[in-house]
Amino acid sequence: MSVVLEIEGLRKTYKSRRRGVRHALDGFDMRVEQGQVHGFLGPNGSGKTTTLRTLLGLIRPNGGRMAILGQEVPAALPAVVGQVGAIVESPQFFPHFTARDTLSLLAGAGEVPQTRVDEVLELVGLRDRAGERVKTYSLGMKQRLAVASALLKNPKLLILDEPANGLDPGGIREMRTLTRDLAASGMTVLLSSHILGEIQLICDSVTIISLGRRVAFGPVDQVLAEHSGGAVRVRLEAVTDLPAAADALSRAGVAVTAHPDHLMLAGVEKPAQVSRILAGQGLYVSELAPVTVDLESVFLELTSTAPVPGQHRQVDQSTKVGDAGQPGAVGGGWGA
Ligand SMILES: Nc1ncnc2c1ncn2[C@@H]1O[C@H](COP(=O)(O)OP(=O)(O)OP(=O)(O)O)[C@@H](O)[C@H]1O
Repeated sequence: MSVVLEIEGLRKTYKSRRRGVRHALDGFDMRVEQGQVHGFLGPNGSGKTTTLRTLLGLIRPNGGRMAILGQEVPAALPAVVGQVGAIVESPQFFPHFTARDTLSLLAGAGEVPQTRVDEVLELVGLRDRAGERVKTYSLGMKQRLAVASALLKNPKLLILDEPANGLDPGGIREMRTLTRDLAASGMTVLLSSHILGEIQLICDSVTIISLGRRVAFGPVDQVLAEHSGGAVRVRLEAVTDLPAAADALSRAGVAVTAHPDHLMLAGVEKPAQVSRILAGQGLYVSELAPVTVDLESVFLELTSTAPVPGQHRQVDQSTKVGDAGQPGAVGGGWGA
């Protein structure tokens, strides 16, 4: 499978007199393969927008390398930009224009044949409303128009920053179907979103960024499996045998948490070993199930952004350097 996007050791530092030095990207890596829907996840202030803007040549990095479709950027950006469609910040459209006029204008400016306008309207499901003014559109319709504008060039790589922002569940589902259809047609989609359930449903692979560094990457199933911690749920034929089972497993070095009708084990590499230990004590297992984690728990664990009762987490405290007041602060976060 060919690599469409490659980022290695990317660094970006912002300096300001008031806020000091801020390492927005601190040796960030990313790799996206062709035809994949790749999720780009990170808490507020972790460096997602900086990465995307740097990739598109809107910001100059301080170090590292990037390649799109095998060509080094920003040097080769003029050569590859025609193959990249991106919605990085909510695009503004003329409210009095219709969707068709809007796309026609953009097609003209981008030297795209006008026949492509109806093709993209069809693709994003706006064909029947294309003659209406944009100011009468719902948020979901405006998002579709934004995607349509990014599709005009028939890009090989489509970058969507928070495409589901503000959409209702129906709109989110439609955006999901559209994204999957585009990937099925061979397009590679890089998708940043805070809706983790959505990313888990839609993406083949993910990169998780925290404090300007990659903290996890790979196929979604693999990332989930790697962070499940070998958790296993065990039920026995007789509930009354649970204390004896907990005892036997603890003696064998397994971490056990007892529940009224089952045991939870952690760090189990080979579940078959559990049944062997128990059978050796005359205890018979009725269920031995690996427990899968979801992307949200993996994200919260890796980015240290799980809410802590009684604490208001501040955004990206630890990305500041040279701030004597907060030398060891950790974690990006949710607070303002
Ligand atoms: N122009 C700028 N000047 C100074 N600091 C900046 C600038 N742009 C971004 N930053 C800082 O760089 C860090 C990364 O910001 P960035 O916008 O890339 O994060 P993000 O992951 O996109 O966040 P969000 O999910 O909230 O959009 C933050 O600490 C932010 O305050």
